Amino acid sequence: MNTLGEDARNHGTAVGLSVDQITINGGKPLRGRIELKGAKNLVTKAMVAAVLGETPSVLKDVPNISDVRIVRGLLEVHGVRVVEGLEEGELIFDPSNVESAHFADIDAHAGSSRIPILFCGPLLHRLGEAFIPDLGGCRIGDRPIDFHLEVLRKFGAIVEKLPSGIRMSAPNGLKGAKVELPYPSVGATEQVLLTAVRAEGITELKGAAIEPEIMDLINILQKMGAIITVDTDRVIRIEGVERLDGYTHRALFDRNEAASWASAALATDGDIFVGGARQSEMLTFLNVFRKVGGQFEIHDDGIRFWHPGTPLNPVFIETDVHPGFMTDWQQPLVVALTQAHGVSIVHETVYEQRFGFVDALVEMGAEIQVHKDCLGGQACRFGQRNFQHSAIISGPRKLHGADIEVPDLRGGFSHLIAALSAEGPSTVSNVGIIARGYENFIGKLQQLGADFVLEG
Ligand SMILES: CC(=O)N[C@H]1[C@@H](OP(=O)(O)OP(=O)(O)OC[C@H]2O[C@@H](n3ccc(=O)[nH]c3=O)[C@H](O)[C@@H]2O)O[C@H](CO)[C@@H](O)[C@@H]1O
Ligand SMILES: C=C(OP(=O)(O)O)C(=O)O
Repeated sequence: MNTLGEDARNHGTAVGLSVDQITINGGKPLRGRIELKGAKNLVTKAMVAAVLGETPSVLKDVPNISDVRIVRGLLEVHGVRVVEGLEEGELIFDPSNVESAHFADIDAHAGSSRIPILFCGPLLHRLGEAFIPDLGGCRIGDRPIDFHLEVLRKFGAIVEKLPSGIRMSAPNGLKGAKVELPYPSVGATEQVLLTAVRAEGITELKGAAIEPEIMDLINILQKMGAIITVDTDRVIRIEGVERLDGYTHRALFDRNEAASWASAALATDGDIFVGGARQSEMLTFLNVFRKVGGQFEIHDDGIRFWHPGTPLNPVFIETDVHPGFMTDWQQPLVVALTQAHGVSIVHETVYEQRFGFVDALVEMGAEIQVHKDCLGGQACRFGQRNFQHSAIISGPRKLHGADIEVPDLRGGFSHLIAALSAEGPSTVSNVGIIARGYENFIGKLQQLGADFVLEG
């Protein structure tokens, strides 16, 4: 297992980031325009979907982030030829050699992403077997895969847990199934979709997640030849088909990156135009942003976010599955809430341990207490289980520079924002982890006028 530092360096290096730490002279508003590419949480799944096609697929707006690099490596190990297209950010996947690939090397390619588990359905269809190494992803809770394994068993897969990972086989092929998820898990919903599209017969999924990235994956699968119906009550029906072809698709924009830069504009008294952001996938975020006092303007080619110049308001936020307030938006926004006049509450109901990042903010002068009770709203799955999953943020508190270490992807971005809004210099280490999900974040900070130096 990598140490956090090695992990961070590996992510950074994978996308050409040769530094591990950044010293920021805070207190300067971020101003300017940046451009988004496709969503990390869609692009990586779209890449897996390419394995299901009999012909090549073309994906546009693929960001240069380390999670994409990891999935590209996995595809190559499985015999998918991946080449860059003519347009910047375009990748072409040719899956015609999947059957003849030898994937002894797979463990080395697992990296620290959660995507390997989604290869199960496509590989079982094509090869009758799959091997899944240990998964990575952000350390923000236990992150079990019980729903995934249960779903695969329902389709007829035989699941064997080995010390090195999970081996699966489907000697009799995969058959459509009736599935009900205990919680609308994004990954488990994608698992059902990627398995059911080529399973024999009809699959009915109840309790599905309906995040925009899932809807875009459904768009892709439909382009490939799948038959998928989405009802309004979290029920998805899939009629299995015998053959799928490749797709050509421009990935949905990264709404999590958009929300992160919006929070950066608010926390630094700045004004950022986020090119490529769209209103409809961000409705819930925009409502909260407005309640805090943030200003925004919707344009055809993006959304402009800026600080109002007057005091920010405290808010109550409960993170939730879509269409609720996305958990990945919480960490960057908390930094802006340290500057609101009054007491804000954030109740995290999706992950049990997503407040590790606040220790650094407290060291920088923020007043934040974390509690194990479900504060402010409804009781959630974590209320009785001693997890510190609610936060009380009292503001405004002046942040001052400090030496801080990035704990995870969104926590890392929130640390960058804190350093940018603090008075005096801060050194933020392990910044490579941020490259898991933010393309060229150093270049974007430069474009927005941030004052920093990079260190090796
Ligand atoms: C690569 C990707 O798309 N990551 C996103 C995806 O993660 P991911 O797909 O891993 O998240 P899930 O929606 O599956 O997880 C939500 C909750 O369900 C629980 N759970 C999940 C699966 C399972 O088998 N058993 C189980 O108990 C998890 O521990 C968590 O408490 O959705 C999350 C929720 O919107 C986002 O924060 C992540 O950015
Ligand atoms: C939790 C996240 O990602 P992952 O599921 O890839 O760890 C995230 O994007 O904030």
